[in-house]
Amino acid sequence: MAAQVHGFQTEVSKLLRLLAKSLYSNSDVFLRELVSNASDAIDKLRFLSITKPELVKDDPVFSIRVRADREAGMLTITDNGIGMTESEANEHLGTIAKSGTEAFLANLSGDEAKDSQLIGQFGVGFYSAFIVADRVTVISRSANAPENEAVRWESTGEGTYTSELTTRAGRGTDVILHLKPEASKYLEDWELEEIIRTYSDHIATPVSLWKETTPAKTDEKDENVVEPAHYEWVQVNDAKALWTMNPREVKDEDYKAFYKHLTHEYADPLCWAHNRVEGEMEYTSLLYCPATAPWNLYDGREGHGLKLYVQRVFILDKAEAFLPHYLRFIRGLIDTNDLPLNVSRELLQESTVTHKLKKAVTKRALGMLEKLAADNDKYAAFWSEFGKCLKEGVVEDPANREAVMKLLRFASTKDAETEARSATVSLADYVARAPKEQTKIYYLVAGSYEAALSSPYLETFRKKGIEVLLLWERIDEWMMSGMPEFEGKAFVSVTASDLELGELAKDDAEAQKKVEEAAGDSVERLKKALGDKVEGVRVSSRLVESASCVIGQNDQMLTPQMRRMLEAAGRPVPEEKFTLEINPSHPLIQKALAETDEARFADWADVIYEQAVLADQGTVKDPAGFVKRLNALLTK
Ligand SMILES: Nc1ncnc2c1ncn2[C@@H]1O[C@H](COP(=O)(O)OP(=O)(O)OP(=O)(O)O)[C@@H](O)[C@H]1O
Repeated sequence: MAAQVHGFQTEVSKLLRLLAKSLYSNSDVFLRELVSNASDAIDKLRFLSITKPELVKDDPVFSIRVRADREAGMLTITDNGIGMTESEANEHLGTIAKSGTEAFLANLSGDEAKDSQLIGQFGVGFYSAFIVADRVTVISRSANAPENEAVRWESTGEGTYTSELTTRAGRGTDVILHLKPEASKYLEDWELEEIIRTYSDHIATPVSLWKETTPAKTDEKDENVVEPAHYEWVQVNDAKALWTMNPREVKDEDYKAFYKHLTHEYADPLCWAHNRVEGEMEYTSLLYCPATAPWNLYDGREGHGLKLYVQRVFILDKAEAFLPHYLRFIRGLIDTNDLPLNVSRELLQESTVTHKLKKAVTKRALGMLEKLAADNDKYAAFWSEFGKCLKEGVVEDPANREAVMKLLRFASTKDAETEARSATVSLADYVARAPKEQTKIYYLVAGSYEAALSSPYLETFRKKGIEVLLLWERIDEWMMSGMPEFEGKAFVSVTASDLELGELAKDDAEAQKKVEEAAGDSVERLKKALGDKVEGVRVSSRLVESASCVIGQNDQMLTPQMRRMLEAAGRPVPEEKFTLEINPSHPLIQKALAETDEARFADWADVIYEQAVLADQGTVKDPAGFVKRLNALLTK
């Protein structure tokens, strides 16, 4: 039967076009990707063969073989792993199963440097073959299929591929690359050997290369070949699973290369932690923190988690049970002797061993980040990529809250004096530099960084030189609700209705009393004019430069984002009634109070109140009315 022609999924065609362009400068990666796929296919079969040993009995030694054919310009990567049936080949090599692929492609900017980074994160795997090949043929036979049900899949990477049944003597897969003329260097043994050693030295399966071991002999006179070169299979990688080695014997370069094999990422990891634990529990964990956040970190649909090995046998990919959700960006593996080889995803969730391992691995991951935090530059890079995840951890993981809190970084009023927008202050820094008499940690959650910086609530803190942590991300309010205190110091929002500065304001009491006395009946007048628009009116102790501000009924006001979020989620958002605080020494308040016409004073009162709401919430209930009243007063 003739080969059937199929169209690639639209996303694949788009990706293929981009790939050839953007990854060419990094073309060596194709070999790593194909060797990694071969090794994954072998891992899958190794696992299946535990319960079905008959699957491997004809060909029990697992291997990956790489062979170049200079005359034909072909490079073949062969494995005796699980293989594919025709429908599997069509499904796996013709589509991209990852969720959000379209969104990912839409995200590409057209800037090659940036896009190749993104593509790297996406993990293009098999398709990287088209960086160096203008035609790719895959001959594969599933370990479950008979000899005549192998598949021949082929494509030039231009929108279509063909597939047909064929025969193959044993199980496994050949990926045959018909190399582009400019990729002919991948026909040289030494080049291939170097790439395999660099990227695949410590994968668990031997990789052999068809290598010239004795050069051809030529006749000295006429240079005719009298004895052809001798080739044989030579194992070129170490094939010792990296995590089984003694951490002291593993070089940084090896850890980095193994990370790339494991994750299909192109960039180096930011840090890693390799631990071998013996005793009551027996496990090895190798954890990595990537340098950049994957594009779908907050997608919620994409799986995450560690690779699980039991007694060195690969069992599961993306085993989520070993790390809490907020540490979903950690990559790596866990290998344990304490779980049975036939463990399933479902069983994992219920196993007490899993729970113990999760506890231990979480500690290891947090420990790794704590170590990273010693390097300010690296940690700043980490924080800007993954900070939001750690913020989730404060609420999600009460057992490790202390450790997570130590890893948080904040922008603060101190910081803002020097660097804009950076979040570099740890809680330990804050506490260490706070004056002795300060018993609280002050913070402000606002709608944006700019809104936080110019917030009237900060005025008295600025005047007194008290540092305030500034927060403006969606998650912040939620996070703060999960942080009652740090090292015995309670967190207090600077918008709290009962804000007490205690010792820090001990000299202010007298002055405040005087201000209140001088304010006379102004509070009463405003209260009367505003009626039940406000909860109350009082003289402020927190304002210095601004005329007025509003304070929520509860300790903390809902920020506008929080309101919007609750509204969007269809949750009832209570109409908030504010208390108006005024600064009687402000010229605007004085001007208002000098107004004798009560109708016009009512306009003043409204404007004073509404501008405070506007400054805090970014909006007022009746913007047009506000503008009208303001204009009337300005043009008087
Ligand atoms: N040598 C092989 N043997 C058996 N199946 C293979 C082989 N190479 C690829 N496949 C199948 O094709 C699928 C797609 O491979 P590809 O490299 O594109 O993505 P992946 O490995 O699943 O993802 P990623 O590269 O992002 O980790 C694999 O998941 C696997 O099912």
